[in-house]
Amino acid sequence: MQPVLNVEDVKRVEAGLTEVGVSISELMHRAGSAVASEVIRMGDLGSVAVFCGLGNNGGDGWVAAETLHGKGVAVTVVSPVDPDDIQGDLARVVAKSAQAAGVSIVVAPPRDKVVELLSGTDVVVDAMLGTGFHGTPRAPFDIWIACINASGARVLSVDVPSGLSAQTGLADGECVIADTTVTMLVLKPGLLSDSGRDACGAIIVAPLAEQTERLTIEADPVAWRADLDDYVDVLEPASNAVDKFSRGSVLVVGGSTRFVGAPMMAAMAAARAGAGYVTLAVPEPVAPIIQARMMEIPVLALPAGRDGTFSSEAIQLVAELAEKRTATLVGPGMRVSSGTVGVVSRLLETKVPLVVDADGLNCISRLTSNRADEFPELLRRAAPLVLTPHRRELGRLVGLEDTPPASLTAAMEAARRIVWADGGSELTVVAKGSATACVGVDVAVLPKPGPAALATAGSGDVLGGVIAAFLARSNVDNEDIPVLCSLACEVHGYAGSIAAERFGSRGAMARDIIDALGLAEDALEEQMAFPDSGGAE
Ligand SMILES: NC(=O)C1=CN([C@@H]2O[C@H](COP(=O)(O)OP(=O)(O)OC[C@H]3O[C@@H](n4cnc5c(N)ncnc54)[C@H](O)[C@@H]3O)[C@@H](O)[C@H]2O)[C@@H](O)CC1
Ligand SMILES: Nc1ncnc2c1ncn2[C@@H]1O[C@H](COP(=O)(O)OP(=O)(O)O)[C@@H](O)[C@H]1O
Ligand SMILES: [K+]
Repeated sequence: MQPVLNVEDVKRVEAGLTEVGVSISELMHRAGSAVASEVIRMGDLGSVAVFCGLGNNGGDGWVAAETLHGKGVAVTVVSPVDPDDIQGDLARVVAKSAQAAGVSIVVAPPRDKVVELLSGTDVVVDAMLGTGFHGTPRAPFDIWIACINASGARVLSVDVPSGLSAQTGLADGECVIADTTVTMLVLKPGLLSDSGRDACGAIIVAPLAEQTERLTIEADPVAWRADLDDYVDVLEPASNAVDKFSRGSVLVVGGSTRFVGAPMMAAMAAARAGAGYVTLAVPEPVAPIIQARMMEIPVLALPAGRDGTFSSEAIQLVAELAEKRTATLVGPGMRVSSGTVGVVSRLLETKVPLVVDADGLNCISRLTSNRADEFPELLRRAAPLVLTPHRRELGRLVGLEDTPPASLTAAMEAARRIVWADGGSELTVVAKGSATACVGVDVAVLPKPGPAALATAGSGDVLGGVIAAFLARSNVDNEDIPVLCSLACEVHGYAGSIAAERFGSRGAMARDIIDALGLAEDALEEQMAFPDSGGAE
C-alpha cells in the first residue's frame, strides 16, 4: 500500500529530512531535477514553458528550467516578477541561478503574450501554486491557468495542479488540468479525490530522499492507497471442494412497498459476487412481485405494517434468519419506521457479520438522534460490522446533516469519529463517494476509484451486496476488513468499467454493473496473478 499524508504532516517529513542533513534547498534541487527528468521522459520536446509562482513550488520550476536548459532543451520561464524581486530567499536564489545560466525569461506577460507563447509550446510545466495555495487563484495565475487549459500543450504539474487544494481535492476557481503530476515526497489526499481525480492525470511520486519512506510512516499517514497485491490473501483461494453453503450464504433484508428494486439489486449483486446461497427477506406485500422476478434467490415474506415496511413482528424473525447465514446486509429500500429501526437494532445484537446500508444507516441515525459517534455501545459487537454511507448518510450519522462532508478527508474524519468511538476492529465505515475510503480503527484504505458510470441509482445497493458476499466468502481477521471492503469497491468499480464499455459511460445502469461483477473479479484476480498484463482504466 502507498501512504497518503495530510499536507500539514508533509512538513514533518520535511523537518525530519532536514535533521538528517537534507536541507530544504537540497530538496528543491532534487524536486526540480525530478521534474526535469519526467519532462524529458515525455519526449517530443520542441519547446517547454515553465510557469513559475512566487513560493517554493515556483522554486522547483526554476530548478527544472535550469536543468532542462543545461540539457539543451528550449525552455522559457514565465514569472510574475523579475528573479531579483522574488520575496522568498530559496526561490529567489534558484531563479537568479537559472537567469545567470541563460534561461530565457518572460516577466509578467499580458494575456495575449501568454496565448502566443503557448501556441508554440509543446510541454507546459505548471509550477505556479503548490501546497501553500489557499482560496481562489489570484491574478496573474487565474489567467495563466485558463490559458494553459485552453492550449493544446501537454501539461506536467509540479506537486499538485495549480488551483487545486492538495488537501481537499477541491478547486474554488479553475485549476490546471494536467497530463502528469509529479508530486513531492508522498501522495496527498486531494490528488486522489474529488476534482483531483480529473486534474492530476498520471501521478508520479518523487520520494527525493531514501529516508522519506520511514519519515512518512512516522508522520502517521491519514490513509493508504491499496495496490492489487494487497488483495492477494484476502479471499479464499478457489477450490472445487465446495457446495453452495460453504461458498457463503447471504441474507439481504430490505424493501418496502415504496422501494422494491433496491433489495433485489443487492441480492443479485451478492449472488454475482460469489455468495453460494442468497436469500431475500422483504415485507410481505411486496414478496410476490419480487419472487416473480427472482429465479435463483428465494424470497421470504416478513410481517409488514400498513405503511408497507417491516412491522415489529418481523424483528425477531429477521434475527433468527440472520443467525443461520454467513453474512447479512440490511437496509436497501427499507425506509425508516419503528419496525425497520427495530430490525436494525436487533440485527446489530446478532453475532453474524453485518453490512448496514442506505435506510439501515438512516435507522441508526434515527436511533441515535444523528449522533452514532456518541452511542458507541449500539455499534459495538464481536462480529464484523460494515457501514456503507455516502456523504449525506455519513453526515446524518455524525451530526452534520446540514453540512455533509465535502471532501475525502472530511469524510474520513467523520468516519473516524464513529470507528474511534466504537474503538474495536470489528467496525469498518466505507465512506462512499467519487473517491471512497474504507475506514477501520487502525487504518483507512483507499481503493482505486471506479468510473463515474458508478454514479447511477442503485449502484450503492450493488456495492452493499458485494461487501456482504465478500464477508460471507472470507475468513480474514477483523483488522483486515477495511482491505476486504476496498477489494469489494475495486470489483464494483471494475464492473462499472465493463458496464460502461458495454452500454456506454452514460448509459450503464446498476443492473449492468451487477451483471459484470463476476467478470470483474476474474479480471482483477488475473491482474493480481500477472501484474504486468495491464488493466482497467
Ligand atoms: N514540502 C517539501 O518538503 C518540499 C516542497 N517543495 C515545493 O514547495 C511547495 C510549497 O511551497 P510554499 O509553501 O512556498 O507554497 P507554494 O509555492 O505552493 O505557494 C506559496 C505562494 O503562493 C501564493 N499564493 C497562495 N495562495 C494564493 C492564491 N490563492 N492566489 C495566488 N497566489 C497564492 C503565496 O502568496 C506564495 O507566494 C510544494 O508544493 C513543492 O512544490 C519542493 O521544493 C520540495 C520539497
Ligand atoms: N463519480 C464517481 N466516480 C466513481 N464512483 C462513484 C462516483 N459517484 C459515485 N460512485 C460510487 O457509486 C456508488 C454510489 O452509491 P450510493 O450513493 O449509495 O448510490 P445509490 O444510493 O443510488 O445506490 C458508491 O460506491 C460510490 O463510491
Ligand atoms: K503546481
